[in-house]
Amino acid sequence: MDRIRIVGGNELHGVIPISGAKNAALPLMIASLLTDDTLTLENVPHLADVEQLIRILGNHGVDISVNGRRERQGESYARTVHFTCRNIVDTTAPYELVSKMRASFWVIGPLLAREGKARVSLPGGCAIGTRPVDLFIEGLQALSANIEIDSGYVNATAPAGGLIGARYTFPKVSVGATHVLMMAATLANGTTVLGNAAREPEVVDLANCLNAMGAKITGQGTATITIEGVRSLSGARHRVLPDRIETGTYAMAVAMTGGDVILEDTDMALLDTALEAIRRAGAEITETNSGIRVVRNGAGIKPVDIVTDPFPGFPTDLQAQFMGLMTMAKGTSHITETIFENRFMHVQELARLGAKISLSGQTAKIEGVSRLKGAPVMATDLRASVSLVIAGLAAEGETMVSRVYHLDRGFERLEEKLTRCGAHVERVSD
Ligand SMILES: CC(=O)N[C@H]1[C@@H](OP(=O)(O)OP(=O)(O)OC[C@H]2O[C@@H](n3ccc(=O)[nH]c3=O)[C@H](O)[C@@H]2O)O[C@H](CO)[C@@H](O)[C@@H]1O
Ligand SMILES: C=C(OP(=O)(O)O)C(=O)O
Repeated sequence: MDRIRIVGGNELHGVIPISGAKNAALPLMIASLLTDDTLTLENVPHLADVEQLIRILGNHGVDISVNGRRERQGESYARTVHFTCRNIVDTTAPYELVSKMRASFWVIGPLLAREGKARVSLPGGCAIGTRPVDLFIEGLQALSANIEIDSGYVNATAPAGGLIGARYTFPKVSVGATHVLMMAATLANGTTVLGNAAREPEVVDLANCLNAMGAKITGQGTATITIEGVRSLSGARHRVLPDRIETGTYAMAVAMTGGDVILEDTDMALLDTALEAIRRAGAEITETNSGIRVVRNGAGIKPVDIVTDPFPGFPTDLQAQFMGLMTMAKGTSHITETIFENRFMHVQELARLGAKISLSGQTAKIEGVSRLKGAPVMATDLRASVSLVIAGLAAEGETMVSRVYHLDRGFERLEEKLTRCGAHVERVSD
């Protein structure tokens, strides 16, 4: 099993190309189930989750072709991928495929909308909380779907004439349930109004792509999304938006090690709150023609308190990385996690590097230390693993991160991107 070996202590200098967002690419790929035409997605990142979803979509009858020559984009290789689902050949998404990744459950929306039925295994994904699917079920029931749960599967059927538009207000903000209800409602009879919808940029990206396919969606990016059902959707060409979590992660890495890096092909507006927290920690962040410049020279890291929240709040997917940064702050900081009840598994691993962190309920208290020291650590989930990489970059000596398959779910060519900026990071295969 691969491990990542880091020898810490180097500043980062150079350019890091930011990939297309995993969390946008996944729902966009799933949207290809809604049409018998070709959906072409540009800037698709090469990640384990994308490959897994390709297998899942193939099982439903989606024909997928990747541009033979990868489009060269700065130092990265963004892929253009064509998805064509002439016919849905299977409306079951089996446990063996769905259990590996939470987002694969989302096929339930398009399958139900287009075929009138779906049998989808309850999902897996990062073990960061219980992650139920009650909001998906409640929302689809509001669109008149009939739903039963049996032997670990959700069996859903639409009424004879198809799903029926309705007004549904989420009792709590859910990115995935917003994606699914938006997709399902595009082909429903009548108008659907979703209240307390997620406002994440990836929701907006999906809505924009669906509109390019002929859907009638308004209000994306606000808490109220209105979807006027249409009879059918066509193909489209759409570019996956930049990965704001990858952007924030590398910005925090530079803030941690010191240095001067341009994050290319990304957009500050996608992560205002997180960038503001990094600025308060002492880094300079400015917009350039090609992306975002992050600089930290000399001055130490300042302690900053943060609370995770749905967009536009501080993203939970950057919480672990920010904690990595705060381990070396000059003072005490507090990080409160409000989205997932079990997203502090990186705490004990960061402690192995010498971090001083204590937990009280959903709040972590981090007492900054003047030095971290490399050690063997274990990745426990996707973002937790990259927080260990960030801490390892600033630690003295060698940090060996095991279970890097978590990292490969969401960070494209991480070793290469960091090495080009002067870090000592390599993949070791046993
Ligand atoms: C592939 C993808 O895009 N994953 C992201 C997505 O996950 P995901 O879409 O799974 O996250 P949600 O926004 O749905 O989850 C938010 C909270 O709502 C709860 N909930 C959700 C659905 C439901 O039916 N019932 C329920 O109680 C969850 O357990 C969690 O506590 O948004 C999260 C929150 O920004 C991110 O951390 C994930 O990286
Ligand atoms: C939690 C994440 O992914 P998933 O929802 O697929 O588990 C993530 O991207 O940080």
